Amino acid sequence: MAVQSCEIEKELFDQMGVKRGLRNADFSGVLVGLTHIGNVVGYNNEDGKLVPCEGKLYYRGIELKDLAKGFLSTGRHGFEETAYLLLTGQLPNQTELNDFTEYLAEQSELPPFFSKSMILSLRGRDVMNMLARSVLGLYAADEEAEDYSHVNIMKQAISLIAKFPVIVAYAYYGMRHSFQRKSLIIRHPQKHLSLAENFLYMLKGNEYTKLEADLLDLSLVIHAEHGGGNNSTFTTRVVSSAQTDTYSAIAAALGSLKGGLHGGANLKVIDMMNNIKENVKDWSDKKELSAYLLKLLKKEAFDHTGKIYGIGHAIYTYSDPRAVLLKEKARELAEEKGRMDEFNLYTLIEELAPEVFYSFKGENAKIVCANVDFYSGFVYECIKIPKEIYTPIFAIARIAGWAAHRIEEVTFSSRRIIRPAYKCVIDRSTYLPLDSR
Ligand SMILES: CC(=O)SCCNC(=O)CCNC(=O)[C@H](O)C(C)(C)COP(=O)(O)OP(=O)(O)OC[C@H]1O[C@@H](n2cnc3c(N)ncnc32)[C@H](O)[C@@H]1OP(=O)(O)O
Ligand SMILES: O=C([O-])CC(=O)C(=O)O
Repeated sequence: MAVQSCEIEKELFDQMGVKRGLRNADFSGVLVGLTHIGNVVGYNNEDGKLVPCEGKLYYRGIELKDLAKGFLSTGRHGFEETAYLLLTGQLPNQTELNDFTEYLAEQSELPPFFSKSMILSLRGRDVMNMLARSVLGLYAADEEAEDYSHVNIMKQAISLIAKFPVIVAYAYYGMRHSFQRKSLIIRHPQKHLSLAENFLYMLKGNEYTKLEADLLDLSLVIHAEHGGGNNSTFTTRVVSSAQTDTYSAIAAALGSLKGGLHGGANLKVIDMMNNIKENVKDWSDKKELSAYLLKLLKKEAFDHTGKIYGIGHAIYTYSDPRAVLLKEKARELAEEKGRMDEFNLYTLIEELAPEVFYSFKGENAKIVCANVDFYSGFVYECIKIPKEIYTPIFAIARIAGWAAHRIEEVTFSSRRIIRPAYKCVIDRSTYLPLDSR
């Protein structure tokens, strides 16, 4: 009965002019806000017409690939300066960067009672869920949780950026301990390490290479921000617009990011690829692969949702610049780790999926390409990161963007509570007393 009462004919949405998913007919998003933080470009506007183009991403006006080139070319890690840029609007100079990094390291310490209660009592089977509950738990440890001044919101933001890697590492080990009966390993973060190095250290001790740490850092940078409209950032903005606390807004964003169509897609891609590897005999046979991809679209294989995970994007068309950057690194890693067969399978699927998608959906289908989640799981797999924390790594990065958007949402002078409209399309009915139903 409940399911039947949900059905609303698709045509009604068109008749009533509803922008499903807040998307216009030309695939652009409905304009609901202005921001200074991130800019996601998948189309050029030529005389009022949207023309698909190679994807570009800008953080505070700086193109992501230039930002990445800047720190990669000097061999330093870039996540800390990226977080500073997103939060403040400016790249830090050396002194500011040192101070910020030092402050982040100080803030990574978890309240002692909290570490214990989280690991030993917060029994969980999903690290994203444990992270969200931990964030709500941190509210209790913050005496200023309800102080909505800008300085305090910034303090809470930096504290969460610093604590996320620690919580994720501890939650992962707590989960293994509770459900897989494996040893509980707690390593304290080291003040001299970058955030990416620290995360690897807490996971694997000193058993990580420079290349692995560099790649994780790059991955954090490219996942850090994606404009105001992505599902989790918009969630942050919606919840923040109601004038609630930082912990509530960030816990809500985590719930959104966990979803298989958003950040959870990196996990879905790995499961889908394992399914393809098991069911496609010849990984280089384009015909056999295309036939299997069609089965996915027809809901006849894998999770029967009709989705090819890691493909398609709300804004990008010809390319997602983050996937382009990650693919380059994935190739280097695959060569180093002797996994070129798998890498070639990924690239072939990246090439074939759009063709199969257009043949299935028809000529007017949206242009699709591999998105950031397509290669990220493969990269993490190559650097031996457990799959339970693929999506949490996304959160460790995106907390920087969420925090910047929360600050913007509670600050700009013409702000209003976000409250769109839903039209009720059910006929009126009369109340029946219990004994006449
Ligand atoms: C960090 C990130 O969040 S990146 C995205 C990660 N998510 C994924 O990889 C999941 C697979 N991809 C998708 O589901 C979609 O492309 C999304 C959710 C990313 C974007 O979806 P939308 O913007 O709603 O769809 P969009 O309007 O772009 O697509 C139009 C149609 O193509 C379908 N479509 C788009 N991508 C895919 C896909 N990968 N597989 C199957 N169908 C798809 C949509 O379901 C929609 O079908 P409909 O018209 O019959 O309802
Ligand atoms: O922008 C989106 O809709 C999803 C996305 O790629 C992200 O949040 O990184």
